[in-house]
Amino acid sequence: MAAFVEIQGFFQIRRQHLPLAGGARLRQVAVRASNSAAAVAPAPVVVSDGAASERTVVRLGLPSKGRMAEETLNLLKNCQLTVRQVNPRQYVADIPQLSNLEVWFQRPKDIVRKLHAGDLDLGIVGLDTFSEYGQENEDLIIVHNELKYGDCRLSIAIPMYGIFENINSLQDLAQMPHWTEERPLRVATGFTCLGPRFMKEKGMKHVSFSTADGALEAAPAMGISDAILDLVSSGTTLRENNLKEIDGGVVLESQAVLVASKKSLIQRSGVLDITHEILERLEAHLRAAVQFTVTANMRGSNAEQVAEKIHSQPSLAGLQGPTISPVYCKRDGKVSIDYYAIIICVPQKALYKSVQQLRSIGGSGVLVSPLTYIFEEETPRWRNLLSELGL
Ligand SMILES: Nc1ncnc2c1ncn2[C@@H]1O[C@H](COP(=O)(O)OP(=O)(O)OP(=O)(O)O)[C@@H](O)[C@H]1O
Ligand SMILES: O=P(O)(O)OC[C@H]1O[C@H](OP(=O)(O)OP(=O)(O)O)[C@H](O)[C@@H]1O
Ligand SMILES: [Mg+2]
Repeated sequence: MAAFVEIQGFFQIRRQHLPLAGGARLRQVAVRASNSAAAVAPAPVVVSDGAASERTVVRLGLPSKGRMAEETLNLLKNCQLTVRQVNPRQYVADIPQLSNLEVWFQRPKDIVRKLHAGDLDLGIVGLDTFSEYGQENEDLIIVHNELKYGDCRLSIAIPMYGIFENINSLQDLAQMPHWTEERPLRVATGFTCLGPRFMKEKGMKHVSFSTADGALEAAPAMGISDAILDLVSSGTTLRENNLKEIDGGVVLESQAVLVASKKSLIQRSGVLDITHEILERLEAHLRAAVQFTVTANMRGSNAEQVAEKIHSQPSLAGLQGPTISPVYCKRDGKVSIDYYAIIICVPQKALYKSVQQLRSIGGSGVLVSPLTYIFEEETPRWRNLLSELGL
């Protein structure tokens, strides 16, 4: 049991959300890089930490390592918010497009803790981490709930062999006669808040949790636990360790989310504006990333007639409707309009169906290009955020 710490009375587990709060601290803060060549490599200096409310710069926490680190930087880059990091071991960086913003690289769970402590204002983490370390926390708020990467699920898994061979659902597991008060079902997990809560909700009796960081899939084979509760994506790690998921055993579906401290949004100058800009850029990029722009030529006697043909096809409606422009052809020295160029946006998934529908109504010369951004008049998430903040 060397790597595991038994948690007593699991329904009483309460995580310390505030390991950093309070007390004067000394902290390393790097001087922010300016555009001048001399300042390219900021020298770390030690400064004393002032009270959180005195801070005027806005802070965004990003995963410092692991699965989400690279994709988070890629997402921001795709939103024209490239993070400028002087070297990979330096934990502070900036985004030249956003003045008055510091980026701090932290472990995902520490991002959530530091949001609560007021040391960060915004952060990007997996929903699993946010839920585990921040769910009971009324100050924390999800600003964007689907950043479309880091997809995984928090799921219960049991061995494929032995007494579990014919156990395929949470109900089967609960009904096994093996679990008693003296000998409960032992579950190894890093999610000691979500796990017990889930089991309680499902009415599972006689369960105990032990905690471990990483390589949890080894625990059943080592005899340390009967089951595990861990993140699953492709399922390869489970399979390679002779484990299986069970029906009804998914605790949470997760992906990357943008989160914030409500207190910061409301009280700290500049946080709301920066959040609005980041949110708008994220939404514009994520909306565009699943669409194509399609242009085609269509024969027709006037624009309205062409529009009607397009609207008759279910996959060609576009975002608001087609843009239709006359194509001026010169034939025998005379200019005439026999064709119209149409522009529509189509979901990437529906591209081929859309091309077929365009052809069926006389479309030709179909050109397809990627879309970079779609800015709507106002993002629904922004409106929701303001209303949740009571603004
Ligand atoms: N197999 C996976 N596929 C997709 N996303 C995953 C997978 N495993 C984890 N994630 C997502 O990536 C996040 C970070 O996971 P990662 O393993 O990099 O860090 P961690 O194990 O939480 O951190 P630490 O090692 O500091 O404890 C998770 O919170 C989850 O949202
Ligand atoms: O279903 P799969 O695609 O096989 O992914 C699942 C694995 O990914 C995560 O671990 P990770 O690789 O991040 O290592 P860690 O345990 O060190 O965090 C998770 O803890 C699983 O072990
Ligand atoms: Mg991991």
